[in-house]
Amino acid sequence: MFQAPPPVTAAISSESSDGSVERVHSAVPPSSVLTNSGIPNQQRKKNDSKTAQSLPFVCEAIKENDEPERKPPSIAAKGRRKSTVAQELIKGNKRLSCAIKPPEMQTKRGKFGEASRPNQKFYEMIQNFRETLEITPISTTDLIEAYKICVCVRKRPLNKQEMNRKEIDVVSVPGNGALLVHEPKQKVDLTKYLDNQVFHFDYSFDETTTNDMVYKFTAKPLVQSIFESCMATCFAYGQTGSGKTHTMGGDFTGKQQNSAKGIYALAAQDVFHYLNHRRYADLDLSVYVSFFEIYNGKVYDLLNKKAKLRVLEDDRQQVQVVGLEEVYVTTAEEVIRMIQTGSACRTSGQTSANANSSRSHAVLQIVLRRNDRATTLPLHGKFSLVDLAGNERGTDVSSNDRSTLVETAEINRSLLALKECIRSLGKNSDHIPFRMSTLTKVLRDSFIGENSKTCMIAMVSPGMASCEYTMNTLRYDTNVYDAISQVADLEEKVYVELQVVFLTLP
Ligand SMILES: Nc1ncnc2c1ncn2[C@@H]1O[C@H](COP(=O)(O)OP(=O)(O)OP(=O)(O)O)[C@@H](O)[C@H]1O
Repeated sequence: MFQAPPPVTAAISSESSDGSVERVHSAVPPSSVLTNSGIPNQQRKKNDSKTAQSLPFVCEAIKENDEPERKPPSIAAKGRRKSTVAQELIKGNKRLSCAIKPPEMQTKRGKFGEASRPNQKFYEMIQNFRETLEITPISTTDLIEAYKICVCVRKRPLNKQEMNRKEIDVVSVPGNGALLVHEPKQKVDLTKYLDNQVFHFDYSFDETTTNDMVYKFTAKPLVQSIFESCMATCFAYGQTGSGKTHTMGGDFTGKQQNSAKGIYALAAQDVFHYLNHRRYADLDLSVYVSFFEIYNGKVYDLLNKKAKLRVLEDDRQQVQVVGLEEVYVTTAEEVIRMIQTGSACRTSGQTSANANSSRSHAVLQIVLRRNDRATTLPLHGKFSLVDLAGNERGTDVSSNDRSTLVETAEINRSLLALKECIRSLGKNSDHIPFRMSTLTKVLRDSFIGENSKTCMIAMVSPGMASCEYTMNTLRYDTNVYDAISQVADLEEKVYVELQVVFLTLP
């Protein structure tokens, strides 16, 4: 639960100097902050149907120039007098003298001990706000819910380039499924303020969370479900560079990826764990793996030198990817080797101007088939793990290049189709619009029928420069989450009303 934030003032609707109209923020009393943040994520119930809550945090008028106040150089700095303290230190302890600069040589530091940076004021405002937050990070002992559709968010740490640019971190994860974006804004009179928006999901993971932990709460519960004949799907969604491949494919050490540390590999390990479990031994199942990429609506086999494949639908509405390699595997190590082969194939031949991996969706499928005498072994369960194309690619319409525009349209179409399919699944709708894109066509099994389970992990970059994309990612995730929550709320309401009817019956 949050503690009361600093004084909150209404940000008044105003037209800024460039003509754009600022959003109107009503003053949100601190009590509403408490209410919204304290909702247990286990029950997908919200007091307010609005997931993102705007909390304008307005600082006193801060002028355009946010450089910290500079004092005139001291006499010592001008070289007339030297501090004897520094000399004493140098004489007394050579090692210490390397670590402690004399005061006149020390870099001017902000309130929080950091060297001053661009947007120092926003940085300080965010730090001040964070001090008011009560943080309850997710822990291994937290309850893992069995959701039909689970929607969560993961924040990655600032990377080296962002740190070198002294970018400020505008995302806070207080826990309990909540995430805050502190959007830096400026009023027409140049007053700087933060538009603090709160989002709620089933789980929120901060920058210190490991892949193991993310896996435990998201994909792990789905692995067991495929042994119970479910079609499970786990999506990694987000902006390029937000950590989708890190989460799904494994941690990077420099450019080297450790494929054993991603959700793909962790899921494969658990599949073999369950396969050998006495509970499922009688099912007599075999495990198969396929790995493919969807780029511009075309499917390429990552386990067969990127062979181009066709997607066909038979008269029983079964969608087939014709010629897709489905490799029989007996150990998790074999799967990890295939992930490495497929990932290398995915990125081979790329240049920075043609980074297909961020413009394509990668799909790893772990398929359980019942051993049978038939030529095609019957399907028992399937887990599709999808590393989606960078979502900013779907909004970038600035290019004049025809192929980029086609790419953009295709990514847009597939991400929209995916959202619609998950929402329809959440509403138990009879109509699932899976034909809207190749991605949803090949994942048709995941959206049809009672036995579908889905997990969406939205990745966000913490830097201020990514703020707009972060908000887009969170809005998409929220759209999916809200649709499901409304269904959950409705089901609960119907249940309560039925109980009331039964209780009042004579
Ligand atoms: N949670 C994290 N902890 C530490 N480093 C991370 C984390 N998430 C991502 N990174 C690092 O950020 C960089 C970009 O991550 P990654 O390649 O996974 O992004 P992406 O979303 O898959 O991008 P693209 O869409 O271009 O494929 C990598 O160097 C990765 O190691």
